Amino acid sequence: MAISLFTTLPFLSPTTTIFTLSTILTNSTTRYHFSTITMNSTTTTTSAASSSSLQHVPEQDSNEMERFANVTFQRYTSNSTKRNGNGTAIVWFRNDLRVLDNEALYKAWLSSQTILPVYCVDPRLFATTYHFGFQKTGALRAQFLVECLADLRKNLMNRGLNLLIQLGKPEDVIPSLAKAYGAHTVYAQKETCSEELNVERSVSRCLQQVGEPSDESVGGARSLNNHPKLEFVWGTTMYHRDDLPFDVTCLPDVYTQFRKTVEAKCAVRSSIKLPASLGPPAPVEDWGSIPSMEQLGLCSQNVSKGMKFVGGETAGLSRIYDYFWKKDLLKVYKETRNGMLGSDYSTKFSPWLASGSLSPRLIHDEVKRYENERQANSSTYWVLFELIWRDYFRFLSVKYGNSLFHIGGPRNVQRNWSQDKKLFESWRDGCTGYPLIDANMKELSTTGFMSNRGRQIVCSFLVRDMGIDWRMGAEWFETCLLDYDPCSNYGNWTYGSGVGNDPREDRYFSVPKQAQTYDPEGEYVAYWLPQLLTIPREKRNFPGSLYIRQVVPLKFGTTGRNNKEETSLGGARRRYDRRWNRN
Ligand SMILES: Cc1cc2nc3c(=O)[nH]c(=O)nc-3n(C[C@H](O)[C@H](O)[C@H](O)COP(=O)(O)OP(=O)(O)OC[C@H]3O[C@@H](n4cnc5c(N)ncnc54)[C@H](O)[C@@H]3O)c2cc1C
Ligand SMILES: Nc1ncnc2c1ncn2[C@@H]1O[C@H](COP(=O)(O)OP(=O)(O)OP(=O)(O)O)[C@@H](O)[C@H]1O
Repeated sequence: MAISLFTTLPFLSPTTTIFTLSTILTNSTTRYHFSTITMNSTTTTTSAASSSSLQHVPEQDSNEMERFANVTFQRYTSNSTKRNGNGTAIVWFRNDLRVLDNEALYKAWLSSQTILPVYCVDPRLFATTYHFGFQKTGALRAQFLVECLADLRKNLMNRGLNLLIQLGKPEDVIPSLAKAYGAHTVYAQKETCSEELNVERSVSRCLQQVGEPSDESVGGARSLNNHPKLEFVWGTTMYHRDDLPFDVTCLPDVYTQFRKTVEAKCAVRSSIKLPASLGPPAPVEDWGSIPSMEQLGLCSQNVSKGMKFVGGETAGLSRIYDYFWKKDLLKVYKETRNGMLGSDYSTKFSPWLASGSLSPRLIHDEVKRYENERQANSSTYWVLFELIWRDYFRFLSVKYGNSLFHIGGPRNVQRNWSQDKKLFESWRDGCTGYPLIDANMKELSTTGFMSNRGRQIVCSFLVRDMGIDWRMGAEWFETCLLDYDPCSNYGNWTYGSGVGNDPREDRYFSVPKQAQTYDPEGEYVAYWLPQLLTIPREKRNFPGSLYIRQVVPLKFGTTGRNNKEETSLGGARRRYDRRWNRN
């Protein structure tokens, strides 16, 4: 899809900058191009059986969402802290697009008299992925982001602030704003992967150029006094980095060790309660508009089937309300979490967590409240168990740096990988001839979401049955996923491809076995591949010549039942499956 010029939004006069993609993106990193890569927006079916089955997540209308969210806003608000700062502080919003439990916002409020909240629409996020030239942010995630920004602005306005939205690189935007408004500090959430760390370094460097010239000269050049400080806060994980019982560079390599140690030795902090009023805002003439898809260089993609996630903190809080309190699903999460169809088998918190519209600590607080007010059982614990996986991948990215993205992974495993374009495209487009793979891939490109079960199966199929370079899969997920997060995505891909730091290498997911266990009636595959609806239920996952040709044989046999090779390898395969199941 062609990326058009970035059109200019009405900027503030002191910092007005006109950007075009060609000026901003001077160093394209694309090394490999597929001629036919597009978001697969035409894969949705128009059959009567499926076209009416769009499900909003959360399912409430906007008034109801507002009501639910307001209750939560009130619960996590406190007016007991006294503000004692001076001047202006900037909050540079990144992947923390929320008001509740936002430490950067809280610190900015405490340390200032006025706050300038800013979001920079960084054009690099709308360029291409590193190796294979896919869109870095697909249309569905971009739409979700746009919704998050609109909602953040609304929630900030409800607290007496606003959100300044600027198109441009943070290292260009933030220092010039700091200068124009005489800000003493810029607060932002700390990130951990190199793309984000490079931006942090650039912002820091450029902020040092802002300030009053001093009388001293350094190396012949005049130095600057009082340049604005850049202060980062840690906010991405449930367990705070500073509370870990080990230095993050000594993180245990095996998840279970990590989990047991943190569970035994540290506590999750309560979420931070902000005051009801955070104003006044800095005096801004024009706060800028929420970018349109065209301004982002993308074509809108409508979700016509499956789940349509609504972006923003209000929607995220409503989903907590819906899943925990209204439908009371938290108490059965452990039994349902391996599902694939519909919205209720798992929490669906991930898109809001990835954008920072929900804080993991707030979810933790709500789980604890549920345990006190309703019941505590293995399901209520299991949501926290899964959130610890998320923490683990985040901390791993600190320990292992860029090796998380390298083909050999953190352990630098040497293996021959194929980059066969045709095979990859059949996987990407959901045309492999295996209904379970194809249905999952169609769900991903149509909605931006895929269940955890589905992700594990399609990952195993790509790397084990097709032998394809796992980074191609990871980059395609990077394009499509609403919940894309570099640590969880690349962490899970390295893990599933046997190049992760966990020493167990061979995680094979047998497609027939998975189909029998998790979609025995073929409901999931028939939902996404309606041509299978006419086939008897038990055959939908094994349709033979009634479906398209299989592009590769399976490593351990192609049928679900009565397969000799499978039977003989069943024990080994069950072990592989168990390892992946993790419970
Ligand atoms: C190949 C692959 C790629 C993935 N890429 C991402 C990604 O980019 N972003 C992302 O958030 N998750 C990713 N996951 C993890 C997981 O699939 C999703 O977090 C989960 O499916 C989201 O649905 P949910 O919110 O309903 O999860 P639930 O089952 O309700 O779990 C609750 C929360 O726990 C966390 N969680 C659960 N499982 C994992 C896991 N394996 N790793 C990390 N966190 C987990 C998520 O934050 C999730 O929202 C990936 C998994 C695989 C196998
Ligand atoms: N947020 C992110 N999302 C996706 N990919 C990321 C992110 N942050 C870093 N990366 C990836 O990290 C890698 C960094 O590039 P590269 O491996 O060339 O750097 P490097 O570690 O300096 O290389 P080397 O040290 O081997 O010379 C790229 O693959 C890049 O896409």
